[in-house]
Amino acid sequence: MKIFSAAQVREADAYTIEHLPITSLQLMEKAAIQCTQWLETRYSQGYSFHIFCGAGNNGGDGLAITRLLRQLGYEATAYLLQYTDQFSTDNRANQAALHSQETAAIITLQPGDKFPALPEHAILVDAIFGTGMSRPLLGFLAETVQQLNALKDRYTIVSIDLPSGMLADESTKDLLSVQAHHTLSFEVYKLAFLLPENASRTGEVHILPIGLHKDYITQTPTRYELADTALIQSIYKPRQPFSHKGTYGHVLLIAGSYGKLGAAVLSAQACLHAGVGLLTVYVPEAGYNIIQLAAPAAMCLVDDNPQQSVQFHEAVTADGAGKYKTIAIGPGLGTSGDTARAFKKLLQRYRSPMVIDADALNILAAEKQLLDLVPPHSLLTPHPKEFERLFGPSANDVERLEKLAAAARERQLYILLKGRYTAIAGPDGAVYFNATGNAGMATGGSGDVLTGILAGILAQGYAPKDAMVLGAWLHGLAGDLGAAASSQEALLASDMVQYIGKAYQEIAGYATLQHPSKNL
Ligand SMILES: NC(=O)C1=CN([C@@H]2O[C@H](COP(=O)(O)OP(=O)(O)OC[C@H]3O[C@@H](n4cnc5c(N)ncnc54)[C@H](O)[C@@H]3O)[C@@H](O)[C@H]2O)[C@@H](O)CC1
Ligand SMILES: [K+]
Repeated sequence: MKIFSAAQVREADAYTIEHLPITSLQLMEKAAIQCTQWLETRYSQGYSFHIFCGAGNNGGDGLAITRLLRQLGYEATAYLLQYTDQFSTDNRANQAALHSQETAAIITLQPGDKFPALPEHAILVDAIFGTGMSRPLLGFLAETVQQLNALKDRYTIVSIDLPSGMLADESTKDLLSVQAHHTLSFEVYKLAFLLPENASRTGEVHILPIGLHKDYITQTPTRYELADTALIQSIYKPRQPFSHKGTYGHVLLIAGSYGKLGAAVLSAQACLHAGVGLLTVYVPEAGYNIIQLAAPAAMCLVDDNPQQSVQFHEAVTADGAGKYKTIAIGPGLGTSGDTARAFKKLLQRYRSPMVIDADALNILAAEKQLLDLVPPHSLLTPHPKEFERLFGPSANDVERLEKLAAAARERQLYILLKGRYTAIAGPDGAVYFNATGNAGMATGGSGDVLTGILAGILAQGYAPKDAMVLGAWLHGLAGDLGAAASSQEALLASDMVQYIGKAYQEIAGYATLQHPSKNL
């Protein structure tokens, strides 16, 4: 699912009006009908709706919603904010339509007016600004939004298209905006909905179709895309009947140190469940029994050092050629000087794409010139702090995404930035977001599972970008299925491993399980 900028959304509206037998006012009506239906299914007749409307088309939506709700028998009042007398054409048309229905339905709010008194079962609808928002909210507008936000613990706030004050595709981190419980947005996700900095502003996002022209949507290139089931199913390759274990690659996983061998176990198990042909796990001596018992399907190579691996480069021949289709390095590895030196030697020998995570990323961050040795098209999986250590700080989430795309392009790497909506960038600069996963996955070992999955998928012959997108989806879906079976609180990284199989079933379309990711 493509993510359009505010300018592209406006173009999509204009293209639709030009190429389909629909006027701008009719498109607004469709948007309002969708919102009204959503409100109607959610709230019974006992509720009254208080709809705060701006002077543009977002306000026009609000006025139309007021009229439609009243037609359904709800109590609904539009508060038209008088910060300007420049109303858009469709806004005026909807004022007239509402006036002709029943004049008392519109109340004008002027600067200095008292905020309306609200009954107990009130729903506040924010239709002040949408994609036309172009500058910070000031004066009367800022006061109105502050008053709405002050009521958010008592009343539900539903924003139309965007919480007013929020920009669709730029950071509004330090600016005032409505803090909605629900955002009803049209046709496509906006970048702003995927940014952690907006977590308290959008609430739950619901995308409602309004029939924008398919040609515009399919033909217009975008910088950002949200992975959906169609994309995942186009990436996924079922196993071939005449294949053998050699078909699915051999991974060398270098992970674990004394006290952190669980990381190696989780990664190894995830790699095996992800479908790798063969797995060799390289651990310090202390890990031998642990790996052999916890992952009997894997082979084990042991470092002479009892506690930390320091010679793993020797597992690869001096020219880097050999049996390993890919190497995954980092979970629980440790960052001692000897480990860092072995990592440098490994990078000098092995030139195929690797999966680099956790302590291996920390070693790169501490010795940045090592980044130049990372094989092109390798997969790096930092969380925001690791990303910052590697590529520097960012003033806001949008700047961080731009840094992510630039780093991937300049260094010819695939970088996966972990988060609620994990962002994945490749050398072409495009950014994919992953929507599967839940807060239960914010638990120790979750990242180790992802590393194992990514290595297991990459070794099977998927292109690095496909491995990243599929791997992130699979990891999140396994977490969602695990949480559905118990709870987010109780979810452990080992549960994610156990649900990789079911997640594959869903992707392959075998399962009958219902899951929210199906709606994407
Ligand atoms: N045909 C269409 O174009 C459709 C538009 N729709 C709605 O229309 C919205 C976009 O409408 P508009 O382009 O009229 O824009 P808005 O209604 O978001 O904003 C109206 C105008 O307010 C002014 N403004 C922006 N920020 C301001 C600020 N901080 N203080 C004071 N004034 C400010 C700008 O001049 C802006 O154009 C969408 O978000 C959506 O809700 C929907 O009805 C679907 C169809
Ligand atoms: K709004």
